[in-house]
Amino acid sequence: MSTPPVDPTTTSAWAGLQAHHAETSPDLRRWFAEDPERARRLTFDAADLHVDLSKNLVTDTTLSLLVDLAEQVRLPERLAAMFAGEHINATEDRAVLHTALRRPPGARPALVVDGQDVDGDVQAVLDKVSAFADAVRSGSWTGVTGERIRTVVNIGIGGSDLGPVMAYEALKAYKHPDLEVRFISNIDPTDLAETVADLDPATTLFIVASKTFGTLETLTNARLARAWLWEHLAAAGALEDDDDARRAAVAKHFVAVSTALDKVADFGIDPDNAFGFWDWVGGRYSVDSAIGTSLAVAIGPEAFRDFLAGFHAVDEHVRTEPLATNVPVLLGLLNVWYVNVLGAHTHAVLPYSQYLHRFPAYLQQLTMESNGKSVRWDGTPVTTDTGEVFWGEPGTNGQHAFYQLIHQGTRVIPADFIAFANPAHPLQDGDADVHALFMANFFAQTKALAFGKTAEEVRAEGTAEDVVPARVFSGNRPTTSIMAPSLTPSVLGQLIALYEHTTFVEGTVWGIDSFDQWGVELGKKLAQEIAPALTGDTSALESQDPSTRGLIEHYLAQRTA
Ligand SMILES: O=P(O)(O)OC[C@H]1O[C@](O)(CO)[C@@H](O)[C@@H]1O
Repeated sequence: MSTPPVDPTTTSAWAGLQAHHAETSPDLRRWFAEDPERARRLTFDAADLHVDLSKNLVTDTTLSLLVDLAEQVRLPERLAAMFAGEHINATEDRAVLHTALRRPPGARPALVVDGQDVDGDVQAVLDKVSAFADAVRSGSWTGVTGERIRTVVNIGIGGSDLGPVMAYEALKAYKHPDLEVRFISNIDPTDLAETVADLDPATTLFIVASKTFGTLETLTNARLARAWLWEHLAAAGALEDDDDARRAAVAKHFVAVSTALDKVADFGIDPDNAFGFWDWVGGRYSVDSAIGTSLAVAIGPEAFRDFLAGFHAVDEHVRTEPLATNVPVLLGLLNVWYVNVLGAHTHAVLPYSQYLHRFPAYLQQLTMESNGKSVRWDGTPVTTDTGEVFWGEPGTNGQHAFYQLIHQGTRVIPADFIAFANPAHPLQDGDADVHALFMANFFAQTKALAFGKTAEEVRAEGTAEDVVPARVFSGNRPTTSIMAPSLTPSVLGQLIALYEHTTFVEGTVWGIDSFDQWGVELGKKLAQEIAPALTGDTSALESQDPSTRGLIEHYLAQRTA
C-alpha cells in the first residue's frame, strides 16, 4: 500500500506561492535589466541538454518556494520509491521500472524486484532484440522466398506505436540505408491498406507490438496483415495452399513484442520470434523496451544502446542532483506553477527540428494519459487542477500557423523551444547557412515572447496611431529553451527521459498515479457493445440513448457497402 499523497494545497509552500504571486508582477524586461546574472543563474545542464529557464515568469523566490513544495509533497521519497521498484502504480499494484530498461549492463547494486532479476531479464531481451536486428539488417533473416527484408511494418497503437514512430522519424539520419520502417496503428482499414499498398510481401516483415496482446485495433490489423501476406504471396506463386505453408510464412514474416507471450503463441507467432517485456513497463514508457524493436532494426543495436544510455544519463541526473538544480524537477515544478497559480490550461512543445515532427504527439500520450486524472492514488479527489493539454508542431511551420495566439492572445501558454546546434543529416553546400537561419528563428521567437514590443517602440517605427495597439507585443510570455549539440540517439533518449520525469514530478505534486489509464476503458467497452448494432442487431440498436441511436441510424442509412 502506497503512502497517502500529501495534499499540496495544505502545505506552507503552496500558501507561500499564492502570497508570492499576489505581490509579484512578472516583468522580464526589468528582471533582466536589473539582474545581469539572471540568464546564467537560471540555466542548467543535464547530460547533453542545456536548459535555459530564465525566460520563465519566475524569480529566485518562486523557484525556492517550488523546491519547498517538492520537498513538502515528499518528491525525493517518491522518486526513490520508483527507482527501487516499489509498487507506486497503486491502482494496478505494480512497480514502475522503465528506468530499469536503460541501466547499463553490470549496473550495481543489482536490481531485484518482487523476486525478479530485473537486470538479467532486461539484458537477455536486449540481446535477443539485438540479434534479431542484426539478422534483419545483414540480410541473414529472409522471407519465405529467400529474399532479404526491405520493409519492416510495426503494428501497434498508443505506446506501442507513438514511441517507435516518433523515434524512427527522429533518428532517420541513423537508419539502415536499405531498410524502411512503416507504422500501422488505426483500426480505420485505410491505414493498413495505404501502408502496404506498394509493398512486396516477400520482402516485408511485420512486428506486432502490443503490451497486452489484447488491443482490438492491433489484433485486427495483425489479422488483416496476415491475410494480406498470404493472399499476395499466393498470388505471386510463393505460397502453397496448405496450413503448413501458411504457418511457415507467418514464422518468416511476423514477429511480436508483448508481455503476454501465451497470446502471441495463440496468434500463431513462434515464441522464438517474440520479444517480451514486463507489466512494470507502462505502454507510454515502453519505447526503450522491446517495443522499440522496429527502431533497433532501423538504427542498429549499437545506436539503440546509445539511445538507452541517453535515458540513463538523465535518470542518473534526476536521481542524484539536488532538487534546486535538478532539471526535470524544475521543469515539472514550473508546470505546476503555470497550471495551478497562473492558470495555464495548455503547454506548447516546439521543436526546431523537422526530425522531431512526431515528438509533440508522442508527448501527448506521455503527459496526458499520465496526468489527466481527477482522483489521487489513494482514490480521493484531487485538490487542485491537474493535467494540462500538451500540443505543438515543429518550428518554423508553427510560426506561420498558431504562434500569433502565443504572442498576442489572452492565454498564458508556457512553451518549450527545443533546438540542436548541428543538423543530424549530412550537410550539403549551403545547409549550414540555412540551419543558421533556422536557429535565428529559434532565438528570435523566445526573445520576442519574453520582451515583446512596447507602444513607444511601435510608434518609433512610424506606425499610424490607430494601428499601434494591434502591433504591440506585451512580452512576459514564458518559454524554456532546451538545446543539445545534435539529435543523436543518446540525445533523443535524454529528451524523452527529461519529459518522463517532468511528468512524474507534476503527478507527484498533484498526488496522481501517473502510471494507470482507466480513462481509456469505458469507450473501448461501449464500442464492443455498439458494434452489433451496426451489423443488424436491433436490440443493441434500440438499447442506445436517442442521440447515439439517431447517429447510428443516420450512418446505416448512408452506408453504401
Ligand atoms: O500495447 P497495448 O497493450 O496494445 O496497448 C496500447 C495502448 O493502449 C492503452 O492501453 C490505452 O488504451 C495505452 O496505454 C497503450 O499504450
